[in-house]
Amino acid sequence: MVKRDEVLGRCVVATRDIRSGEVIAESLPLIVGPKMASPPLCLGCHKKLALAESRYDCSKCFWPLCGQACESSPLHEAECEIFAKAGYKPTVKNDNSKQTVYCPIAPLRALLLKKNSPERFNLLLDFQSHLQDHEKTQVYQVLKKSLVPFFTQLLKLDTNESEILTICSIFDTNCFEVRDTQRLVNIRGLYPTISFLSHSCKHNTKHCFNGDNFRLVLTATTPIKKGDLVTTTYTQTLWGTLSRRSHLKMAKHFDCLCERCTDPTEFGTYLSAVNCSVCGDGSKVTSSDPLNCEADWFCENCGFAITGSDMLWGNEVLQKEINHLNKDNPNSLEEFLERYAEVLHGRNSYCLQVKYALCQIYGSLDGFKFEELSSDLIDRKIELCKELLAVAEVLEPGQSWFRGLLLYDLFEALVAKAERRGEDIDEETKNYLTEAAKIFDSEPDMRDNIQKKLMDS
Ligand SMILES: C[S@@+](CC[C@H](N)C(=O)[O-])C[C@H]1O[C@@H](n2cnc3c(N)ncnc32)[C@H](O)[C@@H]1O
Repeated sequence: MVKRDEVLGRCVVATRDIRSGEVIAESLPLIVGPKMASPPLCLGCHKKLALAESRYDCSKCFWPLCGQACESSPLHEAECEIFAKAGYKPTVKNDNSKQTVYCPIAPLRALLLKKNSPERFNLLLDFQSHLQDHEKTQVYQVLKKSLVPFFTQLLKLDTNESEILTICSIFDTNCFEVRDTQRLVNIRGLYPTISFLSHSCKHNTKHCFNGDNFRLVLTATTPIKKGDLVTTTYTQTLWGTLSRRSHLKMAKHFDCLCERCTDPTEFGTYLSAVNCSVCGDGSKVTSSDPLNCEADWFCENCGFAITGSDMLWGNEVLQKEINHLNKDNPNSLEEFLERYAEVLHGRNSYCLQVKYALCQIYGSLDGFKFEELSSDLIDRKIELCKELLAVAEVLEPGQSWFRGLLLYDLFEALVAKAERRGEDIDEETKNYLTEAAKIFDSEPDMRDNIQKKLMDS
């Protein structure tokens, strides 16, 4: 049920008790389209295009498509006519880079609803926009100067600056990132009702996208009681409180006051905390007021203080360093962990991000597949999975994708270890796979893969 709350705006509340793993809702999108900047993709089926290898441009509007069949795709037809009529020819480069030439597509699809489907257009305009906040940003200044004249003067659409910017703001506030392993490119989608889900840093749902029409399936990850908020996350679970809150403020224009953000220990994970350099025994330095980014941080044992601004600065330095690490090279990631072993405890957000990156390399990346790994590195992968799982149990408990992926990874690593030793896998290992299979039951790609493994095990 959609409710109105003073702080959250519209939000979704459970009208009955919901079981963990239960599908709560399914919905087709009101609109889908490329993100503001996107690698080349087909405007008909939204599959990624490798233009350097082969290129097909629409015979009417010249936008690259995957073939003639997509020229008449219902998603592309209306915009195709507009571009063709205006005589506009897009410049889409053959490389794989994210290109801003795709920026007008999703807003144009929204504007075209005004004539083609007024009820859907009204539904769209009903979403919260945060237009005043967005207008202060540089991106919106650019949109004012480029997108507005593109629509009004070049495409000669019956619209105006305020309507165009409102639509862009609605997209930025409410869109889901539509991730799709088949299409290999992420696009964005606006979903009636489901886009009203509020954010929580300990959310209780997961979602996936099924089929060619981008149907969103929303599933409970933990039991949700009648009257509880149904929540999703607009940020990253492994980020610390400062990073999550500043991202939410910048991108979604609100101050998160959830239980996790208010707790300096983040439910005992100490994800944002650092080790006390004075005690040197693993005592933790935590924020005196996590809802205030300027508040001082103190050691829980000796009271040693770090100013809020020093913590912010330190976090920025660490984030920059992580961004520059070569994510295909485990040595550089392992070196990061060694370099900061004294300052950052093992569950610190930055360590966990690096550990997750390592987890994705060992056993998966070319050159680091299980058959190519030493026994020590297989053990390392097992250790990383277990450490990350312990955090997932607290921050994304129940049937979350995060737990599912880690359980599946752990299963694979334990199988590799058993095979290396010429042993059979034990019950505990099989249980990891059974649990992962339960979690991925509503996600077709992973489900089929795991079901096959279950049959073989
Ligand atoms: C995707 S929309 C959700 C629907 C929106 N509440 C509405 O009324 O249209 C996201 C916006 O909802 C509000 N919101 C969502 N979760 C929130 C939270 N935990 N605390 C405060 N505001 C929240 C913020 O204004 C945010 O930009």
